[in-house]
Amino acid sequence: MSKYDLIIRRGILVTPHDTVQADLAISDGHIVALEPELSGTCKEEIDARELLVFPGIIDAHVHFNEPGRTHWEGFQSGTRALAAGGTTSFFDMPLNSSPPVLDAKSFELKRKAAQASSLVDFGLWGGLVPGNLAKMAELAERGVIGFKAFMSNSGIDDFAAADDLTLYEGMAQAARLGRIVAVHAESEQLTSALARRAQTQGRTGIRDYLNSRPILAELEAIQRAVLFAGETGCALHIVHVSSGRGVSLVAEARARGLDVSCETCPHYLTLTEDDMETLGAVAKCAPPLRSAQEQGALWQHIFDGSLPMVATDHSPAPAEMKTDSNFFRVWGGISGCQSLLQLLLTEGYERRNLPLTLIASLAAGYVARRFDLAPAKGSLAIGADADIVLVDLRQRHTLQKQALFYRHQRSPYLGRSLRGAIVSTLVRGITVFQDGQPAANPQGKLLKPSSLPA
Ligand SMILES: NC(=O)NC(NC(N)=O)C(=O)[O-]
Ligand SMILES: [Zn+2]
Ligand SMILES: [Zn+2]
Repeated sequence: MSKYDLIIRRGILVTPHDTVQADLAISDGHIVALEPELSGTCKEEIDARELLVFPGIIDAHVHFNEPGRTHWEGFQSGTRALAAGGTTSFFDMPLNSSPPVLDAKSFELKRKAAQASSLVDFGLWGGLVPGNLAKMAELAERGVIGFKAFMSNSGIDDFAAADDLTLYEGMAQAARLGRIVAVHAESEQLTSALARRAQTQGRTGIRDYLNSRPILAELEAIQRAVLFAGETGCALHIVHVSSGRGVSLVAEARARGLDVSCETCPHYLTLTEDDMETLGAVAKCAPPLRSAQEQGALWQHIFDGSLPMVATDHSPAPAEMKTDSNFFRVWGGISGCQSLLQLLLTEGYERRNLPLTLIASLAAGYVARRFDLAPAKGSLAIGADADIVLVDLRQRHTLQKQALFYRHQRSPYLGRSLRGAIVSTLVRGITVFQDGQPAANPQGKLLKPSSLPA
């Protein structure tokens, strides 16, 4: 008879294909059995009757800002928030930390900081900026998820936007290294000219900011990035797409055979430009929030499969950077990494009948496949890492400030009624969050994509 470390009994398992009541056994940090009624013995058992057993969420886009700007967030506070929300892996963006991750040395600094304080597993994005092309190989060697470039101003002086030549040559190099390029796709020309004109004319309110970043700026940049990716044979990922037409451009490119994908964020799916006007700085982001109609188009793309992924773009900053009479000068970035799964359960499953299996794909399964971490990550399957979140769908609560584990307890979702309680979160079989509190010491591991150079 088999002997397991842990059996999770009678939960409703959210597998890639369906939801099914079964037992799940874990040994040595891996899922080793999935059966209606497991007969083996175990050191520990969890009764998960009436609970959902989800694959651990993978958040492909956060800014934890450590080292150097830990007072903005940091791996300890950031990963506590993730674990509280059911997220078991994240990919940290190369910018807002100081130094930004642009070479082997800065990669190692960040890897060490993350390893020391992270409750959950992590991947690291490297940066693609003017002047660091020669460093891309050493970053790939160390295991970056891919290379992140900004097509518009990043808001951070030490992370310059990639001009066309940098993007073109960087994509060619990324293709040689077998790594994906992710872009923040907004036209620098359009956004900076519109922002300058508005501010020169003294138009510095929230509406003025919104008008300075039209959907056209996103579409133009996506189109250019897609064109460059096609020319260079580079795999491309468009981060935080805010518009239905943006998603369509990516879907059309994929239909033509290009290796292109995109993500959107919970805020584009749950907040609108009207909310930005009432909430103010806490809801400022780039691209900005859009109309309710645009939000509807994003949901439609989620249902039809052309929008396969959701990531939070958690990008916090201290309070003083979130207050300015000139809205253009307010830090752009929304704090949301603790609420990803619950927002999808509330606005997706509950409100729109989004299947639980699709939620598991959007925020775990697809992410792991796209960034070459499957089959170890992303799904409840035999042999996979035992990254699991237990959710009680019978519960709901109003999001309160005190419940946030962020360094700065701010969120545009405060006061929202969220469906589902995160009962516990397991990373490789270890319970890292339980009863509303972190339940383990930091033990996060660096995740490296498995793909080899082409
Ligand atoms: N420097 C940032 O963190 N920027 C982020 N800020 C947003 N989206 O408002 C981003 O992902 O572009
Ligand atoms: Zn961005
Ligand atoms: Zn970002």
